[in-house]
Amino acid sequence: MNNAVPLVEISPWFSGDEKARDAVAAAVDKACVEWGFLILAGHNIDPELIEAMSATSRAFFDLPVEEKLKVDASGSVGGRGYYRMEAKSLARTLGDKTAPGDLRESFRIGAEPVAADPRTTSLEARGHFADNRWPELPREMKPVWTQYYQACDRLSTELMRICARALKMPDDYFDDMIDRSTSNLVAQNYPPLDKPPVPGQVRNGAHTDFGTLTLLLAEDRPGGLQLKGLDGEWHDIRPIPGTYIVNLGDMMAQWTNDRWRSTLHRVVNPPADAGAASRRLSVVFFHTPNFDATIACIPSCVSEARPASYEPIQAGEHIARKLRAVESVSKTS
Ligand SMILES: O=C(O)CCC(=O)C(=O)O
Ligand SMILES: [Fe+2]
Repeated sequence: MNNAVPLVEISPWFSGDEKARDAVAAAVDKACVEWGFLILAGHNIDPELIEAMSATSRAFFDLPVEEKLKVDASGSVGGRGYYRMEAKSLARTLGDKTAPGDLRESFRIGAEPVAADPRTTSLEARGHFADNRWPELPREMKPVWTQYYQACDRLSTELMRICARALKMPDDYFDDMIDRSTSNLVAQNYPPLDKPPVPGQVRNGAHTDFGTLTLLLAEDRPGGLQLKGLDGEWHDIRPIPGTYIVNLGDMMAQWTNDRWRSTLHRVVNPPADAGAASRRLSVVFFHTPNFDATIACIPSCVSEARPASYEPIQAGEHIARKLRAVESVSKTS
């Protein structure tokens, strides 16, 4: 089955040829206007690192729940660690206050403070830069996740330069707003269903992402990702080996004054009889700007005919609001 969303090959961007770069930027612009999603090919992340990331994540979720709960995220600064099954409900971020918990468990890390850098240790920075909670097992978890996080952060910086060009701004327009990014890396395990879902319960409730852009690796299994198109229909989006699914978050919609879309998406349940084959792992990098970056509609996206639809907001405050909503399941149960 072909995906409706376009595949964009970005390797020409790395060649440095200006015409080739313009063509990549134009393809990104089109995908972002029409879908807010694209399939990213020609990225420069090492396939072995990707494989190691998937393997350590799977091995972590295979541990007994008591072992995983040793790094329970409840109460952690910045939401670091393990979230048990049904601990989160993404549909709550869009105001559905009673949506049931999602049928997934997850493990999450974020940006850590750097002793020599006050921008990561100041009082204001503390909720955004926090020590990660590393499990003892699997032993490779910390080195592999740390390396993968850094690789995704570098790739995202380059993607933001492509975005800047696509938006007719200088390539380095976003650079000083993302040079201390507060991104998150999350692995999610969607086990086969062991009981019927309660009404309204899905693997991952309909939501938009919060940050700039998201780099998603996922297994192609029954019970997968769908996005809501401009036609109002839900479209399946199937992972293609060697590529990333990239989607824009709310901040990009705000920066671009809704030229680009932060598209609603969800992960649906597998058919009841899908059995073990429906286990699905996803690894998601949520690229997020510096917490003190101001998200204000960028000049090329504002005109007399199209005045700014958003008040400027600090990135950190925007994310904090969303996280309070998504974690409310853990607080009430
Ligand atoms: O697991 C997936 O395929 C998507 C997950 C997702 O959209 C999210 O966690 O924000
Ligand atoms: Fe998402």
